[in-house]
This record gives sequence, structure tokens and C-alpha cells, in this order.
Amino acid sequence: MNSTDDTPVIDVERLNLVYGEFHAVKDLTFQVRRGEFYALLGTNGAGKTSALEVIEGHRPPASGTVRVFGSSPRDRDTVRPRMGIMLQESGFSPDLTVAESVRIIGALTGRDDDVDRVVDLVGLSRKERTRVSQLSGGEKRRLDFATAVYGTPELIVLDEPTTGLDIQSRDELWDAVDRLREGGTTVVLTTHYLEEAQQRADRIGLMHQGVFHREGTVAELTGALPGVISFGLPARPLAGVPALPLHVERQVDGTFRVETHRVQKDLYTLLGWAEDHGVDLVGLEAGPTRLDDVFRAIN
Ligand SMILES: Nc1ncnc2c1ncn2[C@@H]1O[C@H](COP(=O)(O)OP(=O)(O)OP(=O)(O)O)[C@@H](O)[C@H]1O
Repeated sequence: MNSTDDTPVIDVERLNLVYGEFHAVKDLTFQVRRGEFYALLGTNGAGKTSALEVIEGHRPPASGTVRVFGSSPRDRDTVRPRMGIMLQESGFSPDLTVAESVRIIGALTGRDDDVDRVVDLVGLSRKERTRVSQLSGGEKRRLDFATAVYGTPELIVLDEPTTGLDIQSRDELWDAVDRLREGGTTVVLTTHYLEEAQQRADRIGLMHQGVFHREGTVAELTGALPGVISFGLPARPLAGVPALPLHVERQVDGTFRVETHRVQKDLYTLLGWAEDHGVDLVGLEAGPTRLDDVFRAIN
């Protein structure tokens, strides 16, 4: 079947996956639209990688259907030229050099590209002739990233892409992804670095124990929960200072936290109290609930 512009790039319908007696993915249904950045997030063992393995065509479903560009992902000749995949481990041969490994990606995926361009894009130009066995963990991860971006595919699937990368390497990886997105590439991401998804994802699906818990934009997922104001107080005693007229919780690290649906109003109250009584607030932060809190709420 040919895909049209309206066809979801990924269409997962009541997907079930079973390992022996263990039901790892239960009735998973979601779609990823063309050009979208979709983050599939969840707790350890939630079933994200298992679901991605079906989308990538590496594993047949126990039941349900998965379509990529309107085709079965098992139809590799149709799908692989259009889908770049960065697995948690790509398994390049340790004896090959970086340039040789990148060249093989073209042969395996049926996509065309310039090896030097890709090596440069993933920041491995100075390691082009280095054997895979001599790369650091972060450099291996960059090489894994090459498997996704080689040939500028229409869809890239990134399974925990920044695990083990230093901050500079992460920024470089996201810059490369941003450039692909400007060209219309669809992105599917799993990660445990929630701020990466919070900053970039158009929509997020949240999985826990094989089940899809919630789906929506960051604003939709965090909007139902209260915002947070956090601050510390100076070490000196606040004798004679009247109590803050807000419900404040003391945290184990000695800082204070206010959960509120009226962040602006309560922040005004807090700042007024501090100003009136000469209290210097330490490390003041205020904002909407973060994705971390949505996560904690599903456990
Ligand atoms: N080949 C397998 N045989 C048996 N059980 C498996 C197999 N692969 C995964 N599982 C189990 O299925 C569940 C889902 O695993 P999966 O790797 O999909 O989770 P995940 O959401 O990607 O987790 P993480 O965030 O920890 O990487 C886990 O409980 C895991 O132990």
C-alpha cells in the first residue's frame, strides 16, 4: 500500500507483545503524524524498546497491527530506506573503522549518502580511521547515531540516544536532529532524560508496565497538576518574622516547596513576605509542573 500525506507515519493498533509467559506490551495504540516529534516515555521495563522493536521490523507482534508509512515494518525493502534507527546498541563489528562502519549503513539500509558528510555530522571526523573497538562509549554512541541519520531518512527512531553522552555531545546530537526536523523528518524518541522530551516533543506517550497511561502535549500532561514554587531560607534564625501565609512543605534537603494552581499570585505573596521582613530567599524557582512530576504520579 502507498502512503499519502494523511497517512500516519507510524500507526500502532492494539499491539500486544509476549515473552513466554510475560505480557510485555498490552493493547498499545498510538499514531505518529508526518513531521511530528513523538516521545515514547515510561518507567524501566515499561515496554518501550519492545514496542520500538516491532516498529523497526525486528520483532513480530503477538497480536495487533503496526504500520510504518502504510506498510508492514517487516516489509524491509519498502520501509528501511525511509526509516533511520538508532538502537540502544548497534553492534558494529569491533574490527572495522568508523568510516567502514558508516559505509556499511548505506548497504544495509538502501539509503545513499556521503560517508565523510555523515562522519562529520556525528562529530567523528578525527576518528574516521579508528577501529570501533578503540572508540570511547560516547564515540560509539555517535556512531550509533550515524545509523539513524545516514541518507537523511523521512523518519528517525532514537532509542535513548543521549545515554552516556557528555553535555556537549548531547547538544551536538540535538542540533543535528533539529536540522533534520527543519527538513521535515519525523522523530520518535525514547529517553529517561525527561527534560529532553519536555523541550522538544510535540506529543508524549507515557507507558508503565506495558500499558499506555496517558498521551498528549507537554502542556496537556502537566496542565492538570499544580505548579511549583521552591526556595531556601537563610541560615540565620527568623525570630520575630511572622509565618509565611502559604501552605509550605519542607523538603528533606531543607528547602521549601509550595504546590499551587495560582503560581503568580502565591509568588507575589512570597516575595511580599520576604521583602516586608528582610528575608533573602535562596535559589528561588517557580514554574509549571515538570514532566518528572507527571511521571511520579503514574508510579
Ligand atoms: N527477550 C526478552 N525475553 C523476556 N523478557 C523480555 C525480553 N525483552 C524484554 N523483556 C522484558 O519485557 C519488559 C519490557 O522491556 P523493554 O526493554 O521493552 O522495556 P523498556 O520500557 O524499554 O525499559 P527501559 O526503560 O528499562 O529500557 C521488561 O520487563 C523486560 O524484562
